Amino acid sequence: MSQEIWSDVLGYVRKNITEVEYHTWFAPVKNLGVQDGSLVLGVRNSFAQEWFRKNYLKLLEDALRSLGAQDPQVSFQVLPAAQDALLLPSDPPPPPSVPAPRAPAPIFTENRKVLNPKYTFENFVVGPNNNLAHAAALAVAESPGKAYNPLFIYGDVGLGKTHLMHAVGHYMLERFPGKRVEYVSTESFTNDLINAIRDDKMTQFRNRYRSVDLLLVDDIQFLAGKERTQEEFFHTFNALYENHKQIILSSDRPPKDIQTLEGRLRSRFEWGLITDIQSPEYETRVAILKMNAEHNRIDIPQEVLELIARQVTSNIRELEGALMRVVAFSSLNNVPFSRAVAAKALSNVFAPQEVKVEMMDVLRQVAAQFNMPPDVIRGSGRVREVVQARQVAQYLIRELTDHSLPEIGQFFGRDHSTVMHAISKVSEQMGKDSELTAAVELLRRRMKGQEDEDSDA
Ligand SMILES: Nc1ncnc2c1ncn2[C@@H]1O[C@H](COP(=O)(O)OP(=O)(O)OP(=O)(O)O)[C@@H](O)[C@H]1O
Repeated sequence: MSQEIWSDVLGYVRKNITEVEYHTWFAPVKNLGVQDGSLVLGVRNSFAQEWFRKNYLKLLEDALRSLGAQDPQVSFQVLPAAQDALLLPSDPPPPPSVPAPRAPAPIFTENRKVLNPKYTFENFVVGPNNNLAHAAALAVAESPGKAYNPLFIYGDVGLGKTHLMHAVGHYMLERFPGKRVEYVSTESFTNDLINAIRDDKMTQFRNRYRSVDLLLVDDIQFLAGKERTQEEFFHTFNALYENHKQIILSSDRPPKDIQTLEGRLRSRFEWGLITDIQSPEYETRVAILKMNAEHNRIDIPQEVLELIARQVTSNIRELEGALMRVVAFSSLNNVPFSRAVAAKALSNVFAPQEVKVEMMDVLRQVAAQFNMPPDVIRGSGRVREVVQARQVAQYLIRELTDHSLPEIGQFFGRDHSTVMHAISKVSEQMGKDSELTAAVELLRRRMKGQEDEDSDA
C-alpha cells in the first residue's frame, strides 16, 4: 500500500481516537504493504498485536472502507526486535499527517455518521457537573418532541455533549426501532448542503433532514458566519419543530455568545431548554476512570486511578487517553500498576507529578515481586518466604515513606519493635544474599519510577 493511502488511513484513525491513544498505539506502527489482499501492519510485540486485534481492527477496516475498499482485510505482524527499540513513542508527538486531497465524496454517504455504541445512558457517569444536562436528556428521551424542544447542551471540549446526544438516540431506537435518528456535525451538514447545491440535489437534501424523528446536531457554533447554511438550517428546524420532532443541539457556548448567528435562529435555540456541562470534579473523574477500567476488564488499583484523576482535570477524552497510556506503558514494560509507574507513563504528556509513595504501593509491589498476595504478607504466616517478603516490605516502607515505626507496625498488625527487627535483618542480609539484594534494588527503582529508564539505557 502506498504511503499516501496509509497516511489517509492514519488521518481517519486520528479523527476517531484521542491524541494520547494515537501516539501510544499508532505512531509506532509500520505499514508493511498488502499481502494476499490484506493490509499488513507491523507492531512492536505480541501484546500490541493482541491489543490491535481487539481494539482497532474495526476502526482500521472502517478507515479502508471510507477510502473505497470493498472488503477490507487487516492483519498484524510482530516486528523483529531491531525495529522495536522504543518502549513508547517519542514525545512530543510529530505534527499531524495531512491526508492527501481526494475527489469530492458522493452526496449523503461520506458524512453520514452512526451512533457510537459506547455512548449510552448506562455508560454515562452522572456527577454535579452534568446532572442537569443528563436529567434533561433523559426527559427528552422519554418524551421526544414534548419535554424540551430544542434541547441545547453546551460546554467545553471533551465533556460528554456528544455522548449525551447519542444516548438519547440509542434510547429512542431501543424503544421505537422504526424511528429515524440522524446525528450530524454542523460541518457535515454544511458539506452536505454545499454538495447538494453543486449537484442540484436540494430536494433529496431536504427530504433527508426533514423526515427524521430525532435530529442531533453537534458543534452548532460552527454555523457562525455561514449565511446560506443558517438559512437552510432555519427551514429544517421549523419543519421538524412544527411536526413535533425532537431536535438536540450541542455547542461550546450558549446561543447568546455565538457571534453572527441570525436573530431568528438564536431565538429558536432559546425556545426549549439550555443546559450546560462543566468540568467534572475529582470524584466524578475517578468514577469515570473506574467505569472505563471495568469495561475494558483492566484490574487497576484505586490509588492509580486517583493519581490519573488528579493529573487530568478538565477534559474527559484526555482522562480516558491517560488511562490508556498508563495501561499501555505498564503492559509494554511488563511492570505491575503503581502510582510511580503511572506518573512515569504520563510524564511525557502532562506536567510531571511528584509522587509520594504510600505504604500500600510498597506492599503491592513487594507482593508482585515475591509472587504472593498482599494479604498473605500482612497476615500472620511464619513460612520463611512470607517472613522475608514481610521484612522487605517493612524495610522499604521505612526507607521510601515518612511513616514512623509504630505506624508501619500498625499497618502490619504488629508493634514497632518487630519493624525494627525486620529493618536490621534486611540491612544485614543486603550484600550477602545477592538474590535478595537484587530484588530490593529492583523494587526501590520501581517505586521511584526509574526502572524503565535504566532498562532503556
Ligand atoms: N459523564 C461521563 N461518563 C462517562 N464517560 C464520559 C462522560 N462524559 C464524557 N465521557 C467520555 O468522554 C469522551 C468525550 O466525550 P464527548 O465526545 O461526548 O465530548 P464532547 O463534549 O462532545 O466534546 P467535543 O466538543 O470535543 O465534541 C467520550 O469518550 C465520552 O464517552
